[in-house]
Amino acid sequence: MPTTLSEVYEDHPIHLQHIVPIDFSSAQTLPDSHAWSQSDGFSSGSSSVFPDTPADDRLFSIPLIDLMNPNASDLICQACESWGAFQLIGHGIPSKLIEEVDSESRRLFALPSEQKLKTLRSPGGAAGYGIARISPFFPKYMWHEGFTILGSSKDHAKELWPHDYERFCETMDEYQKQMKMISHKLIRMMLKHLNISEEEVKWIGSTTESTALQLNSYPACPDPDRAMGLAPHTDTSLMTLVHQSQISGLQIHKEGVGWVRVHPIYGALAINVGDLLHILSNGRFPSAFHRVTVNQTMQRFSVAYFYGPPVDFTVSPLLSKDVSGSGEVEAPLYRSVTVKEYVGMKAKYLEKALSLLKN
Ligand SMILES: O=C(O)CCC(=O)C(=O)O
Ligand SMILES: [Fe+2]
Repeated sequence: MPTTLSEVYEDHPIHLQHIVPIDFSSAQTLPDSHAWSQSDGFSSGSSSVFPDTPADDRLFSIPLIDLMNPNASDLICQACESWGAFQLIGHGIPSKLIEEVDSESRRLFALPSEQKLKTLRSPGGAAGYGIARISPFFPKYMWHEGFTILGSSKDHAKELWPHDYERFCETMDEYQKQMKMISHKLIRMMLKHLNISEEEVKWIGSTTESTALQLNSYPACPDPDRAMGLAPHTDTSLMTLVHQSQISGLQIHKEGVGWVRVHPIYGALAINVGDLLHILSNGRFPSAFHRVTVNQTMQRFSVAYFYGPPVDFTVSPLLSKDVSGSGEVEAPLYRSVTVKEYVGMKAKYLEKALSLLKN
């Protein structure tokens, strides 16, 4: 029985032919394998002729919340209800650490392709260098390369820099520690808002929480209007904390509005609700559907921290306990599912997984 996230992924291997990123540095034109068209469910940049270009930034943007604001908790929960996402500042993470993570990530992706391929994720592996896990569900490849860290990055970092790996490992370890602390703060605020007692989610702060750190690189692209950085998806986790370099690309889909850009703000974290929190909140928090576009001149980097419960935790809608006193009890929208079962469903059905759990 798998007890860790990496063992769960071993049970759901990605098909071998899908797992090697191209050498972006030598691509002068967009290969057909990476050229998306409208029939692939795609539209990207501002010059796109397709109807779903991003909404006017002056009218719509995801909430920006300062964690030092005394009303932060209410604002965060409102944002989760209306957007499934928000940007967070005042979180206390030293900007030096954020800069170091950014610079170590750049150092990694700047390595020659054959060096990065030494840490290529195996088909059943979850950690290492590779393409997006969602790739097999789409007809075209994405203009993206990633590096996934589960816990320690030491083994892979030693392959990349045999004599100079410590700096990378220490930076990623410290960053994961900080991300976990913020995740705890946020999840506690959210559970309180949802009237869920900590008794029901005893794993918070335990060593068995499932977390992953994903470094993303989106190289400059010769034909950005026909390329896709990351295809539209929701994250499986409870929530994701993304730090993006100062180049836009991330967009979130809002019901009734369409795609909305998440503007990079220096030091801010873009936080989005994942599927498991959507289930836990009985649908009150939408799981943010998001995508990443690319541009012609600048490579974009982001670091995503996925935070979730232990893999054998059973997630079920934790319903408000008759707060109004009216005797009416909310009906659960989803059936219960263990984290590992859901990771497996997502690996098999992607976005359809959530609807398969509907009561
Ligand atoms: O690059 C980004 O801004 C978002 C990355 C993302 O959505 C992911 O890694 O799941
Ligand atoms: Fe994502």
